[in-house]
Amino acid sequence: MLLGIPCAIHPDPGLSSSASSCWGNMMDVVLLHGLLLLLPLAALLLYRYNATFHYFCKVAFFNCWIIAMATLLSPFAALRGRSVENMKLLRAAILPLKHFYGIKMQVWGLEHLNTEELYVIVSNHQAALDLMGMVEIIPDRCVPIAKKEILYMGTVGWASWLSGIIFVDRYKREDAINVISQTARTMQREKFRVWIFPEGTRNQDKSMLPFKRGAFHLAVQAQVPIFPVVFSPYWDFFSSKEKKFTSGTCTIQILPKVETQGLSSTDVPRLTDTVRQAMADAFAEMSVSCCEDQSAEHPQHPHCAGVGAGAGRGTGSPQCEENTTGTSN
Ligand SMILES: CCCCCCCCCCCCCCCC(=O)SCCNC(=O)CCNC(=O)[C@H](O)C(C)(C)COP(=O)(O)OP(=O)(O)OC[C@H]1O[C@@H](n2cnc3c(N)ncnc32)[C@H](O)[C@@H]1OP(=O)(O)O
Ligand SMILES: CCCCCCCC/C=C\CCCCCCCC(=O)OC[C@@H](O)COP(=O)(O)O
Repeated sequence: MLLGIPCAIHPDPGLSSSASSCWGNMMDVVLLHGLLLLLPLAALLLYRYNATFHYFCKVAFFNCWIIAMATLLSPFAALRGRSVENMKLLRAAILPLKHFYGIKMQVWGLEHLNTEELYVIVSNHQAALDLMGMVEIIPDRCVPIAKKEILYMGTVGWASWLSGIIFVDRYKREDAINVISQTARTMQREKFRVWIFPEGTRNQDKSMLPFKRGAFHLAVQAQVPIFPVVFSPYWDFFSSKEKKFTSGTCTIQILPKVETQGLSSTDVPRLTDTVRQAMADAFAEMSVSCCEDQSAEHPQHPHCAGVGAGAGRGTGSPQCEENTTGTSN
């Protein structure tokens, strides 16, 4: 008897037609089991040897983790109501992800953020993976400004809203400006900090996009300093274009604060340019270190051509190290 199918193990030429159909059924079951065993093996082999499959598995895992954590945490966050304190839950839920991916985080200049004052953080935005870097350094009582579309991503939207994340509609400038002006007033009253990606969209090019001005208007209106934060290029471990996702090192550099005391809206264009230039310089310097590592493995890596021209590796500049932490997922 095999899986409830009563029949002989060996076919007998003298058996009736019902016995031979029983043999056929048994073979089907054996084949099905064989296939079911082969499928995970094939998936495992594909994951190991096919970079594109590997990439999609890792991205799917990232999204599933975020959705699962948002679903799990939303009820707890709801108990507290909409509060910036709920950001601690999101932070704790995202922190372990780097271990699954074998991504080592190096943080430079964290001491700059160790201050009681309120401020605006601006950083470059390469991919959703930035969440892993954000949670490494995001201070208490700090909320990101995000595109409104995230609000409609089911439990991810609920968790974001409950954590006080501020949403802007990038396609309605007046509305977005109003949200930012209101944020400038409430951040002083309710004592929270704000994190903005001034590029306004994800960008994995070798230079940063032009900066939107909202973050700088916000800092000037609230009369709080700006902390520029630069994530090193992900080229050596992540590229959505090349469908590459391996382990690697991400360096996060927190630059010294830029004061806005006494500035007015007429100073915003100059302020934006100054901050962008400082970030672009740091990014170029980090690109050089990453490309030096890259060129050992892939001498013709497209991103490395012309990157950081003139930017040497200054004293104390971050260096990309071989990842040694975490396990590859
Ligand atoms: C474990 C469970 C996890 C679950 C939970 C996980 C998910 C958790 C997600 C969190 C993670 C977040 C990560 C999200 C990341 C993004 O969503 S990135 C996309 C959203 N962010 C942004 O868009 C950046 C902010 N955008 C801005 O600041 C833009 O300036 C604005 C306000 C949208 C306007 O956009 P724009 O019109 O395209 O751009 P811009 O050229 O800056 O401004 C035009 C004019 O308006 C003026 N202006 C702009 N702003 C102002 C202002 N505030 N006041 C006066 N004038 C202004 C400018 O000065 C400019 O005028 P001129 O100088 O040319 O005369
Ligand atoms: C009922 C609907 C259910 C929908 C479920 C959707 C599930 C979404 C799955 C995973 C969500 C992970 C979201 C992480 C958000 C990370 C922030 C981010 O990177 O947003 C991109 C945004 O900065 C810029 O967007 P664009 O580059 O302009 O585009």
